[in-house]
Amino acid sequence: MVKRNVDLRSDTVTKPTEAMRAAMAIAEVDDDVLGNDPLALKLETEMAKLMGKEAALFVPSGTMGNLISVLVHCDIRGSEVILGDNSHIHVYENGGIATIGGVHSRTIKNNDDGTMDIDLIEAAIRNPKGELFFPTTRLICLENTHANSGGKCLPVEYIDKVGELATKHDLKLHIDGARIFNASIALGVSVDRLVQAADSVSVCLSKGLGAPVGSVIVGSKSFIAKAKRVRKTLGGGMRQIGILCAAALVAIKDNVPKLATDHHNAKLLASELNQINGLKVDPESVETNIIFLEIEQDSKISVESLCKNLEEHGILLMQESSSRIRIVVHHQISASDVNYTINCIKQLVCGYPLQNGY
Ligand SMILES: Cc1ncc(COP(=O)(O)O)c(C=O)c1O
Ligand SMILES: C[C@@H](O)[C@H](N)C(=O)O
Repeated sequence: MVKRNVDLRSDTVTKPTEAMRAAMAIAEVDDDVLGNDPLALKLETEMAKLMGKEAALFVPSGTMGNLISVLVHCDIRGSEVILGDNSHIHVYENGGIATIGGVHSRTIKNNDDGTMDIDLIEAAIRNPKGELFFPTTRLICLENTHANSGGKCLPVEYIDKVGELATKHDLKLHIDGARIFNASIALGVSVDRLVQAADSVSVCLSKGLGAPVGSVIVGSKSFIAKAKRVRKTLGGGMRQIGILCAAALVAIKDNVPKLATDHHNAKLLASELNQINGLKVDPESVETNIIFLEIEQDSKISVESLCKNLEEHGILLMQESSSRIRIVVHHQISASDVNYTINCIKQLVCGYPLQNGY
């Protein structure tokens, strides 16, 4: 019997708010491929200014934003990109940079905090003297926050150091900033300062910001001009996108201020769950809106049965492995939803049937 709907699978699951729907309904639109959609231009201008870059481009997804960025930076055959072995680009984007872009990946181990050791990055840069044997390194990719590390924030000092290394070796730096606003709020660093060293950033509108669709890539005017062409090649040029950009403009205005609450709710959830025997989560490791919950071997309940039982009570989680569950908090998860989730998990893990009224 489903009691309520608490969707903690991802921050991609949010539904458009009434304010977004109202803005979409009255959105002024035109053909964006022909460069005339007024709200697309307004969103791109606003995002470029927010991120401290010359220009911006709306794209249908974060995956396409990363793919376009890598393809623009690595537009010469035989290019190589240095990226994390646990990065979204490497793990969850179907190897698109290789299958579509012909770009070779050189992975470096991601540390638990989402960074890659800078000395290992520098050691991985191909020496041009070896050109007879080696691909040519042209790009370094970072991810902030780092999703598979549990939403960890890469400090601005680290990003600046990687930027200096890229400049030293005449490379470009791309940031997968799907959750860059989460990092900005958690670190207390303005988003434009956080990405200052980057040549390009892909920013998801459809994650913590809560827009229904889309991402924006930002960079130099020259980069964005090339990106626009690659977007069209990939079929990402769309027509009356003002309907989508209207929602995104509302999302930026209304939801960036809510990210701190998402982080607070995630930390509260993590600290309460950590007190339940059979569960393990480090509340100190929760920096933003993502929690990785481990079910201990001697627990009375398995990951599968916990997720299934919770689903029957309207609580949706993402099973990551036989012992790990991912929980992602977003602006449509209330404090009451957090308490409901804690009570349901507590009852189930401690082996009690759920009481009515939870
Ligand atoms: C870190 C990160 N980058 C990129 C993406 C891709 O975004 P999209 O799902 O819009 O393709 C995601 C998740 O969706 C993500 O978590
Ligand atoms: C699964 C992954 O692609 C997505 N970005 C998420 O975090 O939900």
